[in-house]
Amino acid sequence: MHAVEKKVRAFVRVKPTAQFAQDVIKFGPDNKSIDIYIKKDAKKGVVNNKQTDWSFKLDGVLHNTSQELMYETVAKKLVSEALIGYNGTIMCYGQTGAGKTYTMTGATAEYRHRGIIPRAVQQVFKAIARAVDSFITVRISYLEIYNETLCDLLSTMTGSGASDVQMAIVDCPQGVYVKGLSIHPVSDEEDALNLLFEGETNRVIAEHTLNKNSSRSHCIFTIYIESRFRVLSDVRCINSKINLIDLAGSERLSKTGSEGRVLKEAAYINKSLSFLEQIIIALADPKREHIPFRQSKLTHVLKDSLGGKCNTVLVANICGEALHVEETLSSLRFATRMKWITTEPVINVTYDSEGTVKALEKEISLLKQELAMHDSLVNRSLVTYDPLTDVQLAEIKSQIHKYLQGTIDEIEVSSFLSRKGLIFCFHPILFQGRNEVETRLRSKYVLIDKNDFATIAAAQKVMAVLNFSALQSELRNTGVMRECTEQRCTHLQSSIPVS
Ligand SMILES: Nc1ncnc2c1ncn2[C@@H]1O[C@H](COP(=O)(O)OP(=O)(O)OP(=O)(O)O)[C@@H](O)[C@H]1O
Repeated sequence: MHAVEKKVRAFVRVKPTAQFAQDVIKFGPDNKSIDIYIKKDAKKGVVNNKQTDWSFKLDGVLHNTSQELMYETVAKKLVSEALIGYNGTIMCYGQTGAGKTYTMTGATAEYRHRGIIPRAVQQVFKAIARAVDSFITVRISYLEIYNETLCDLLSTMTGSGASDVQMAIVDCPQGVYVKGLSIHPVSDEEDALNLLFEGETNRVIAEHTLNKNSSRSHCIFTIYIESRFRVLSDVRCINSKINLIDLAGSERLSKTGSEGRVLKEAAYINKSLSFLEQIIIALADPKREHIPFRQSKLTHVLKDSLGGKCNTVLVANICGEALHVEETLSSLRFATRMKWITTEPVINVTYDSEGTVKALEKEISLLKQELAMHDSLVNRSLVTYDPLTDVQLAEIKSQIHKYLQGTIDEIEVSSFLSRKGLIFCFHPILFQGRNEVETRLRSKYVLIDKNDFATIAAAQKVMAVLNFSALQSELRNTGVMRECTEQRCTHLQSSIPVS
């Protein structure tokens, strides 16, 4: 399928605050640009070359935006496209406490505060309820990358508890997948949300100065959609997945005051985010040939989403306070770089031959039942639509022989299958008869190929000579009509070809 290049779309979402730094952060009237202004630090001298102004252009700036409007702007189109076969990735990035989990999962206190994941699940199941010509199945997985270790947040749902399979990221022609990650079929929205809540309770969180419930890991909630359509006699199978990623927040250790386990986690988080940034820079550089996706678990898992055939959207979550302006600048730089990346989304379609056979068998059986009903309505109950038996074929052959011998005038055809059987048997019998006639003729006559002109001319010459001698003897024997016969002889003589 022909792919069209698409840019990654990047949005900025500002966490609401009473201390919004109006002098530092300015939004453009188009709701797509954001300017940052940092005053010169007088302590560092009047003359210093430090940059003070930055302008960033994005696909949208979400400021004081409800969860509903955020979803409409960021996710709705990507989810609709996933329903027709395009893979999609939405990723929340930003400093700790800036609102990534709020954007991705939402808050539980009020229904309207639900985030991208529950809304995407709802959109998918609403579309399934409306679908009339397809059979759609949905499955869910929830992966956590904690301290460079892959963890299955839904392993508790597999019955036997944690899976024994060693999880690993595997590259294959269809893309990247995580071997050993449990994937759960869900039949409705509630089923899917139960899995989300189960996964949420298994996530690693910790408290630090900037966030009471800080995520200490990167989490990927994946919705797998498989749609099967009947297209003429084929079963068209469309497989897509939506990766909804809540990245762990970047942390200034001086600000979070982390120590012990939380400090170690922060080191892993910052390292993996720094690898992610390197990948983004490399992808945005058209001269770069090798992109080191495998240098961390996060970048390896994101390989398809960043460099592949996928619709990708980034939400950079930022804080509005002047205190966090350095982190805000860093997140805006990251978002702008993401916008340089191009992907080539394609519909993931396959034709399922096993499914096709099954569907065709089902259809044939339905059609047979339908025909049997029609036949019984017109009193044709003897008609069968099963393949002809040997006995039926022998009966047809005997009828053909009788017809060719002239014993019967017509051959009875009671169904389409017996008509087919008739044609099937008639041809060999006809050819056999023709061969027999030819053999009989050859035993009596010399047959000349009608295109063999030299032999035909020679035969004509012999025939003419024979005719001439016959006439001469006629003349000799009868002596009557001599003149007329002589003329015929002269004419025949002149017509004999000279070899
Ligand atoms: N747009 C918003 N509107 C209202 N509350 C918000 C918004 N964004 C974030 N919050 C609140 O701010 C707090 C921190 O947000 P959240 O946990 O989502 O941050 P985070 O970026 O995921 O942090 P971390 O990286 O540490 O996990 C939460 O209590 C959350 O409810």
